[in-house]
Amino acid sequence: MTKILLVDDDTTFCLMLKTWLSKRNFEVDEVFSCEAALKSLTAHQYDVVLTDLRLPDKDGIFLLKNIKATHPATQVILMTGYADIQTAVESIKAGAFDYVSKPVIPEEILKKIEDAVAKKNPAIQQKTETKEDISYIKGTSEQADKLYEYIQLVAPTQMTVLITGESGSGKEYIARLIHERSKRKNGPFVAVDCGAIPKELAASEFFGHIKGAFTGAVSDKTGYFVSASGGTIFLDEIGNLSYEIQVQLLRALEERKVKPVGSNKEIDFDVRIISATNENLTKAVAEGKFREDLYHRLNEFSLKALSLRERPEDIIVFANHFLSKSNEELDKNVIGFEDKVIRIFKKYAWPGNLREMRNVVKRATLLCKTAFITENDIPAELLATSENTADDFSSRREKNELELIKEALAKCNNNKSEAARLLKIDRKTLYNRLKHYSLE
Ligand SMILES: Nc1ncnc2c1ncn2[C@@H]1O[C@H](COP(=O)(O)OP(=O)(O)OP(=O)(O)O)[C@@H](O)[C@H]1O
Repeated sequence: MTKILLVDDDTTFCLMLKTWLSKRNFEVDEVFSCEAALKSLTAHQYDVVLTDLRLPDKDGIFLLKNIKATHPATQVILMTGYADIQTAVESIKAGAFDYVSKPVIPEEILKKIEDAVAKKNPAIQQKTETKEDISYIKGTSEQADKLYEYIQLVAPTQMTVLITGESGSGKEYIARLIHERSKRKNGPFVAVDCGAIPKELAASEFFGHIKGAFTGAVSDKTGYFVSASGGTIFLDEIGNLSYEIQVQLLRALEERKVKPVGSNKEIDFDVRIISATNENLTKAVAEGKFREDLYHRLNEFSLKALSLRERPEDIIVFANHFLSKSNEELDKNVIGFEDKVIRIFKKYAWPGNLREMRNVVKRATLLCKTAFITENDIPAELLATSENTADDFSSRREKNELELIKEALAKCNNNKSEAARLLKIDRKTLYNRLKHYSLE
């Protein structure tokens, strides 16, 4: 069923259009502000967003750009008064599918929605099929709101950003979102895994080389910095760079020039640097393993990607997101998770964070034979460390309690009133516990 988000502060109009579209088999959610729309978009996937150009908090163009950056496959149709037609035309340039003028004629809007659904942008579809869909899900926890606010603040600047956080917590996703929200968004985003580059090749990979510079250099090579010119370079696992490369990197960043290996010519580059680490870089600095000057150069602004343990409220949001992606990728139709599975998800520590959850949900979607994912569909280690941890605690508590009761009874020559006093519980509770442990 086509899912539509309707954004307009005219509540009567919303209700009227929602009823009209629902009768035609569309699933419609309505919200009355840009902020509420962004919230809904983090929790649900919409095929089409229908938004008024004038909203009480922000304008529809702001919302449009936001949607295009985070949910590129969602089509946006703007609704606008006559005087706004010029802006509406501009909105098409910003990626809107179409616009309709107000007062809206339902048949007209129906036609546009059908066209929008039929024509889901082929270029974008190709992108989502070949690469992983990088639609950034924000989450609804307070911590996620704060992180998102920082991302939005720093994105339009030229500041370098250092993202810290556990493995799989979304550091690269944050970097991509910063890039997409910056003036460099039309330039390249080059992601470099610093841990995967052999030490001997690092200079050539970063700065390029000329033909014949060393054995195996059979042709000129452009390095990452020049390739990323006009855009953003994402240096992942920055703590893995050798000391020599750190020195060369610092010089390159200060001079905004690189010299390819074997060449005398310097090449200018214009790149914003975002780096990430899941190590304690300040410790590496204190131990002399990471240059302090480079650390400060890369850390004009720092962000911490949240582990799943720090945002338990977001667990359901992400689980549903990965479920809908897995349904799409595997051509399945699983509706959701059994309550027990959600409880297990909430108790589990998720050491691999979002990446681990994505994999767990995808596997479960594949295995699932019913409408809802059950505990049989999820890996044993989740069950072992979540439910059983709780069971462990309760069985240990019971064992201790039983020992204490036996000890108290022995001390009081089986006098239950005295034993209860000793245990600081009332007599009735002691009788209940004795019954529970079959000691009567
Ligand atoms: N905000 C997000 N919205 C939706 N999915 C996300 C988000 N962040 C991360 N993911 C999912 O988690 C996976 C891992 O994220 P990412 O590669 O950004 O983590 P990372 O912290 O850079 O990992 P590593 O420490 O291994 O480099 C992504 O491929 C994606 O599937």
